Amino acid sequence: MDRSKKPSAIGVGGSVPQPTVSIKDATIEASLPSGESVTVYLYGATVTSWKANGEEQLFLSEKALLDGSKPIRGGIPLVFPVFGPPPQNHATSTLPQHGFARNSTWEFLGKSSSDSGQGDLAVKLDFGLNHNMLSEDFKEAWPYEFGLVYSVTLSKDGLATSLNVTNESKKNFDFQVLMHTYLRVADISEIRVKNLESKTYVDKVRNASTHTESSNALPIAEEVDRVYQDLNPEKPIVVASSDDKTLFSVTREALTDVVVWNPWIEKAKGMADFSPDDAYKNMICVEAGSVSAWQTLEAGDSWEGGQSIKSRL
Ligand SMILES: O=P(O)(O)OC[C@H]1O[C@@H](O)[C@H](O)[C@@H](O)[C@@H]1O
Repeated sequence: MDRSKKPSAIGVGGSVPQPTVSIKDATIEASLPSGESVTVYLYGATVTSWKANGEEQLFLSEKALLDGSKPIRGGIPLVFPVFGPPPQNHATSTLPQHGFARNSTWEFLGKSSSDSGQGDLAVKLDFGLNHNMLSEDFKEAWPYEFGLVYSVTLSKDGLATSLNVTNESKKNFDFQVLMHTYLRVADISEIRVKNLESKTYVDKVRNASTHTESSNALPIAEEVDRVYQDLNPEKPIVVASSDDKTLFSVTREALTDVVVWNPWIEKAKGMADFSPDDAYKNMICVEAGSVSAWQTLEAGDSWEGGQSIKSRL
């Protein structure tokens, strides 16, 4: 791809305003005439910015490394094919934490726009990654032929991300996947996470012990790192203000787990790329995924899953 080319507009608009998409410095930016915008780095196909209602919706650390030397701290890093530290004696064992998708350089496959006819424009950006594009180390660590297509769709209504995984090798492979979304909040003490009540979760802060959620509106007042399982993807996970206004609503497709993560004071300080130290107050990760078991994909088969985020409903 010629990354030196000047930003270009898409769509044959006539007098009807169209989405614009520009490519600069290995980032793709799209915006809608109504003002919403999204920025995606080819490194990790990481969404680093989503603006809606005139405001940034995602948290990005001030010290996030954007030069491809480390996964980007903030936005929406994509976790594939393993969540967390890989287990021993598994096909993913020698991969880094959270796999290789967030630290590989993807290609931009193109853009398309749609209009519901009600003036609801949307623009979709597609990104691709396959075995041949991986570093030699990653190729060796996960020697399967695969194709990933990651689609980022911006509309006035929200942001949707979806991943299509194809097994292009002659043997089955297992994978986990997660959209590690850092939502921006004004004050962590003022938010609640809803629609988790009665769900089973693994508490990674407490020796991976298993619990049942008792709160119908979970406050975040300490380090939280929980994998909620077996959720109905259509029931939104809602981040609400303490006076119960919806700040974000996340629905999913084929992703039945949700990780809720906030590093809190000490862990935030311990991450070199997390800044400022007290920025843990301005983020909550609500991570839609399929991570509590493995998806087994047979040779030639495809799988697709995704999330749709709406803000300030
Ligand atoms: O520092 P990383 O590799 O980006 O991971 C951040 C966090 O990602 C979350 O998804 C995990 O549940 C946490 O355990 C982890 O600390």
